Amino acid sequence: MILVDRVQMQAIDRYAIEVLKVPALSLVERASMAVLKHINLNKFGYFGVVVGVGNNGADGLALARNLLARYKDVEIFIIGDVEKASPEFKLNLESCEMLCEEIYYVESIEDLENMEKRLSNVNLIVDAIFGTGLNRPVTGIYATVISIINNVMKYKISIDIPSGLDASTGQDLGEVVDADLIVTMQLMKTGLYEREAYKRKCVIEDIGIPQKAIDSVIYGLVN
Ligand SMILES: NC(=O)C1=CN([C@@H]2O[C@H](COP(=O)(O)OP(=O)(O)OC[C@H]3O[C@@H](n4cnc5c(N)ncnc54)[C@H](OP(=O)(O)O)[C@@H]3O)[C@@H](O)[C@H]2O)[C@H](O)CC1
Ligand SMILES: [K+]
Repeated sequence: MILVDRVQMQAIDRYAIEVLKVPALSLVERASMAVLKHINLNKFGYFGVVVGVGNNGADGLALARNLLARYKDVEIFIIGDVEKASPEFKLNLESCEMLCEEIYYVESIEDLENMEKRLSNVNLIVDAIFGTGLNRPVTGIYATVISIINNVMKYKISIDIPSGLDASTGQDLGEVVDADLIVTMQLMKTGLYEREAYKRKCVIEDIGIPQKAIDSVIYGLVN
């Protein structure tokens, strides 16, 4: 099994997008569908989707959109400055705004209290706060959000990496989402593999990143 750290995964993503011209939006869409296939839609019908403003969040919004497309009940919680968000995030947010009335920006204590109340009523929480972009300890409102997610005791799916976990070292960078299932994109991450507790909850899903991108970064094969 190929293992990559977060720097290698980011380099592979970049190579796929910038050199091999794979549209980032298609990777995000494939990621969202890769998570959707692991949700029993006969069992789960009311979702809390908690997103950061990077591409992990874009994956989460694309998943929210695909759930809304099936008339599932979805509440979306956004943490961070949307101005900083990627084009893929903004495109998916635009569509979610057309399909969903329950989009909440989490900034204040009241927003956190509202999120906690609403998450206590859903039956599945999607963790799309941080993925391979987590690069420093989780503090402030992000730490509070993750502890709320863990405290409401719902079935939790983490997209790519449980938010709060260092994808390279497996170190907890503060609060870590206690995911029931982790759907990691394309390749197993060293930080997941080295922690048995995470490894056994992990599935790896192909999202269409060309093997050439992987080979170019892992083996330095550039032709
Ligand atoms: N890159 C691709 O083509 C694909 C990526 N996929 C998904 O995207 C994530 C990686 O996305 P990225 O935008 O690089 O980063 P994250 O979404 O993981 O993180 C968002 C930003 O959060 C900031 N950050 C980092 N640590 C902290 C922290 N402790 N507190 C607050 N904010 C933090 C950081 O930005 P800064 O500018 O603040 O440094 C991050 O950029 C990957 O995991 C996949 O889920 C697609 O799946 C496939 C295509
Ligand atoms: K995540």
